[in-house]
Amino acid sequence: MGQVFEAQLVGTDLKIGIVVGRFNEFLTSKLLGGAMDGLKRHGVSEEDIDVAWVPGAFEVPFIAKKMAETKKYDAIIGLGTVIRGSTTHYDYVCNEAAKGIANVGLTTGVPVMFGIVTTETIEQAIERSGTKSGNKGYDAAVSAIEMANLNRLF
Ligand SMILES: Nc1c(NC[C@H](O)[C@H](O)[C@H](O)CO)[nH]c(=O)[nH]c1=O
Ligand SMILES: CC(=O)[C@@H](O)COP(=O)(O)O
Repeated sequence: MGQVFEAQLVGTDLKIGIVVGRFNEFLTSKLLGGAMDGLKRHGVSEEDIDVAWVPGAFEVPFIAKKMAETKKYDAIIGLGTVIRGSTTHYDYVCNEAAKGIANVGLTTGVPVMFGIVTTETIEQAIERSGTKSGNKGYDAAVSAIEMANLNRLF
């Protein structure tokens, strides 16, 4: 077997950017709280975490790209909550957020986490924002630390 690349979940010398959508703020603020908790519990200093609020999930990739281009961040976390309504709007917002976030990571070389909760119902969103199904912001924070450290190995 050749080399095995695996990163530690240690965030002591990492600088992290977070982009969070204000749409459904009562839930995205919980995702942000979960992300901050996940970063700090793994050693990231509060002063090494920058947060940018954008109108909604659709705008997350735009500011994530701006942040990535500064080359100041080891990883970026995109947070948002998209809940299906009665029109096709949901699909456009989700698709662009997912595609955009993936694209920012691939084009800038800075890992960008997909911490966007996409649900059919408000109950499903609440469950993933710090209640019975955990907190997707926390999960994205742990993934950001892993990817930031893994990225340094290449
Ligand atoms: N419906 C949701 C949106 N919609 C707003 C868009 O994200 C965007 O801000 C607007 O279309 C202006 O470009 N955003 C969410 O984050 N969650 C939603 O459920
Ligand atoms: C996900 C959304 O964009 C949603 O809030 C919009 O709802 P609707 O499709 O009822 O306009």
